[in-house]
Amino acid sequence: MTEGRPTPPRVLTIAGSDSGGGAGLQADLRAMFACGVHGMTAITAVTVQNSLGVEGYTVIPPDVVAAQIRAVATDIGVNAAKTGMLANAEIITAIADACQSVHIGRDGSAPFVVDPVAASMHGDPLMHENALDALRTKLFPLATVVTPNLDEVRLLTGIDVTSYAEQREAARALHAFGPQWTLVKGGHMRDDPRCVDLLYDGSEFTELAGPRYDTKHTHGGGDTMASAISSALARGSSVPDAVAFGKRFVTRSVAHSYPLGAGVGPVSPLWRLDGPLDD
Ligand SMILES: Nc1ncnc2c1ncn2[C@@H]1O[C@H](COP(=O)(O)OP(=O)(O)O)[C@@H](O)[C@H]1O
Ligand SMILES: Cc1ncc(COP(=O)(O)OP(=O)(O)O)c(N)n1
Repeated sequence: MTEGRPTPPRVLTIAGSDSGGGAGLQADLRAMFACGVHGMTAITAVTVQNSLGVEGYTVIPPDVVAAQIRAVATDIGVNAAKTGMLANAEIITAIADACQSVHIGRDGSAPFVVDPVAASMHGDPLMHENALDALRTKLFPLATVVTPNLDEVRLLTGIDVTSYAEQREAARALHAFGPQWTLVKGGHMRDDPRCVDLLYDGSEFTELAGPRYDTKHTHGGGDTMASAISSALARGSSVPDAVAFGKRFVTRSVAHSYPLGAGVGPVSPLWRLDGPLDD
């Protein structure tokens, strides 16, 4: 019997399911696979969703979400973790407790990327309003890096970002909630051809720019980016290197997005695996 190949880095996504396969844990696993890590899931909610939007969702009981985290961490091990749709405050509290008990997040533990998903790109809510405070007080202090888009920035800080100066103001405000690093994504500043995301560690700002593609098919872009960052962290990159990789990765994934259904299609990380099916 062969012992097989060495175990790859392992990354846990704590997220919801997208039945259309474009975002959520389906996008996370696809990106992780393309980044050469083993992806694992703690499912928080099951959405009824397609390219036209989210018709509804049902949540997983908080103790079951926590049990999934503990099960994979205590046996398989977690080199980095990320969050996506978390649905409500009770689930967030259970996740924060479980992550601390298995050493995910913050000083000396596995890196933890908190993507505070609040709504789908169609504007359908993916989070109860009681979740905002739990995100700020329970999860952000555990985060290695938080990765809000501009809608999430507005909900979390009240700041409506329309300029680079306001993007900096928002990064400072988010940093005050306790994450080690803050990445304010700029994809929603549609007039900005440089598509600048801003990284902040509490003292220095770093701008990450990339071309803006003229496409509506960007479903799952945030999930793909956070998964690429988590994968790079699991593979040993520093936070600035992992975020720079995540930016390059998502930019190419947007460039390779495709139409699906009658609405918005997904970004695709599978450009990394392009080629014929031989054997
Ligand atoms: N049309 C686009 N072309 C290239 N990059 C994009 C485009 N739209 C978004 N991005 C990039 O994709 C990433 C996620 O985008 P953003 O829209 O800000 O967050 P979210 O997908 O969470 O709503 C960011 O790096 C952003 O700059
Ligand atoms: C289950 C689930 N999780 C997350 C999302 C958000 O996806 P999307 O609307 O495409 O936004 P980003 O991935 O770009 O942040 C979802 N729709 N469903």
